[in-house]
Amino acid sequence: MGEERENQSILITGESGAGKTESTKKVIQYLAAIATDTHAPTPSHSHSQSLSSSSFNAIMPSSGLPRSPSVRRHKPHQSMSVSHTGSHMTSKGRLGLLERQILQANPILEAFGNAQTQRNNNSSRFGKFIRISFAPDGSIAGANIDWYLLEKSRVVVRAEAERSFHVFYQLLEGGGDLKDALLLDGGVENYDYLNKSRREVDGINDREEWIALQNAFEVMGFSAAEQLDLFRIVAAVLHIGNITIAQTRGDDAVLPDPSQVERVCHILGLPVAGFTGAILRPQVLAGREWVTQARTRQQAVEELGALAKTLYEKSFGSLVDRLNRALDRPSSKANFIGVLDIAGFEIFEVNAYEQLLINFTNEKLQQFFNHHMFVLEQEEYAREGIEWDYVNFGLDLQPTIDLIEGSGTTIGVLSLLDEECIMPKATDLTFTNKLHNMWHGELGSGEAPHPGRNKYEPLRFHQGFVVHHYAGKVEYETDGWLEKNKDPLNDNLTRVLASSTDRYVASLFADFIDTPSFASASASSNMFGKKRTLKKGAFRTVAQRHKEQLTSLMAQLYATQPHFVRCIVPNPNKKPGRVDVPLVLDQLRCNGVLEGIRIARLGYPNRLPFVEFRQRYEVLTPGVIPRGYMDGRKACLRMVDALELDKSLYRIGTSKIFFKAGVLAELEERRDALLFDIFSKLQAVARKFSARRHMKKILNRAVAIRTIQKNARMYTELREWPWWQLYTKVCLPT
Ligand SMILES: Nc1ncnc2c1ncn2[C@@H]1O[C@H](COP(=O)(O)OP(=O)(O)OP(=O)(O)O)[C@@H](O)[C@H]1O
Repeated sequence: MGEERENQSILITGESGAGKTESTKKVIQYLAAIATDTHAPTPSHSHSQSLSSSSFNAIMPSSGLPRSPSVRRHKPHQSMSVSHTGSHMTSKGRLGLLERQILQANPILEAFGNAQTQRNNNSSRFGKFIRISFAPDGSIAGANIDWYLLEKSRVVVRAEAERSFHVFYQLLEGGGDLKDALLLDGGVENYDYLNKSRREVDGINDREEWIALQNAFEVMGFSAAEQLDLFRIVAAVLHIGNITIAQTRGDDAVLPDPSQVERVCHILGLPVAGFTGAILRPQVLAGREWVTQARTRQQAVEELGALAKTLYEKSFGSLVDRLNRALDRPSSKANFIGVLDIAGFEIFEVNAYEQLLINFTNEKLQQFFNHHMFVLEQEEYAREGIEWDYVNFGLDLQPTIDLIEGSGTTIGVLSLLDEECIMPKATDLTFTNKLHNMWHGELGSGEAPHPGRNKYEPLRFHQGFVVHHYAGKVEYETDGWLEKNKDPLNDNLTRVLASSTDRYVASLFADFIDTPSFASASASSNMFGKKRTLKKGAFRTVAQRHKEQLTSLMAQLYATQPHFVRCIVPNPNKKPGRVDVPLVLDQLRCNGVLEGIRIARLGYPNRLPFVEFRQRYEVLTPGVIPRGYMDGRKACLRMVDALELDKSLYRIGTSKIFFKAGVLAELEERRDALLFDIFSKLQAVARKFSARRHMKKILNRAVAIRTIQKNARMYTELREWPWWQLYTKVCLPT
């Protein structure tokens, strides 16, 4: 970026637990450490280097992204130092405030967005794209975080061996007086949303994590009131989980313990009657009449679950907005480096709507990868004037993307789902059948088949369909898709929340404030009944929101110079030093690396600018290039002739020389062998020299010893000679 003044992106993908988040942290830590800091007043920073290639080589940062101390203690490979005030040291000294804030945004994001799962004790349950902007002088000029697909359902349920988001446990362990203010009593065991699954994780100390979180808030400049707002939502979610709902004989939901609801209302600033009414007896529109509809126990429980999830997600969104405000600086921004940490391809036994969205995202990212690796690659051949027949590698993923997203007149899975969400009486089954008809049914006469049809199959024994993704066939079961896509919250409830006396809670639901006083007749259409009268942005489906976010992400990525990091999980047991070969191979196949290698072998994957080629390999062709100036291309031609390389193994462009896979490796080996030879000769001469010197020393010593011995002998003989004795007595001083 420093050299070419071009925005860069680093796409880090891989399965859960493969190391994406750790790699992201290393990247950010590195950038924070090497960037020139113009913000910090400390003198050590005035000597920091600017972002140039030399500085990349010159500095190895010794600081690390903050992770909670408890986790850190178990990870000797992390070499960071964090003081209790949250400051960070690099090899150059103290980091500037902005750099520290960029690093400290992480523990906050991890507390609210990470959780322990079976595959990873600190699994990110959301995707993120972190952009770090740089000023023209190479200093960090700000940062921004975009987030994707928070797994909010985890707040309510999860697998028995997993935990909810870390912050719940941290608050209950370390909250102290704050817990009293939030009416929290006791520990994890007292809260229904937490006590049905795992409570503790080896190697994670929630109390220490809480302290790290507090430090991070301090560095980020969160006021006590802002922190209270965030924890209020966390506590409210726990209280919502504890609301008991019973049912009358007539199947109507009732609240046997009003104090539970009062607690929630107190914390969220809501009127108890309004809240209770919205949960138990919301007003719905039946024809033209507004009627009060009693809810069953099950419906009320689901409503509370939906409320907890929405509250948490909205609060997470507002937290990221707040972090972004802290990381934004009005300084001039020249370029950015973006780091994308997003869940990789998922193929489970039962794949649901969430998997479709994740896999769709990955399909798009893979398309981007293919475009970069194969399309742009061939364009470079053309630019360099290399003879090359353009090959269509058959890696166009557009048909699958169209199948899922839809394009132009094509209706994809997601667009059909959106349509079904506004259809009265639509169900998951009607949606699935329409999908089968559209992508697997008979074609009209003269209708050209969409290439995406080859990527689609109905599911045989369940309600669902199969998509042939680039990484493999995935079976999706469509149960509950309509509800998941609508992500509904009854508008009686949203109105109550939007008019909360608490400013923070009201702001989270501000989009709903204009909602007119209506509710639709059925739960399934309650969001769409009067769509036009609603404020924009309030009622977009999950698919719409995700598509918009993804489009914006892809636009940003296409405008950057991308770099790909593929993280591979070595074994499924979180054990060090073990490699499960089939598992690794499977991942390499899924992420397109194997295909990439196959294709790279067909083309000319290695290239070097003429100057570099000459500099590195001239040693193999001594005397071939005459002294003085010679055109780079000509010099390369002479060198490859002298190296006796087969013509099919290389191509010479206008500024670079291209090689088939393996050729450069062989040249490198030849160079190594030659250098080995040269160096062993050099070593031999050096050894001969030092051995001779050593020998000479030994010989000299032998001569010296003999001389000493001779003198000693002479002395002992002389000592007894009377004339000598007389001489010493007369001539030597006493
Ligand atoms: N380079 C590494 N060397 C050793 N261990 C690592 C490395 N990278 C990650 N790990 C270990 O793997 C764990 C999981 O890593 P990480 O959280 O980065 O995975 P992830 O791919 O982001 O997973 P998820 O998608 O679940 O968030 C880490 O907590 C750490 O213990």
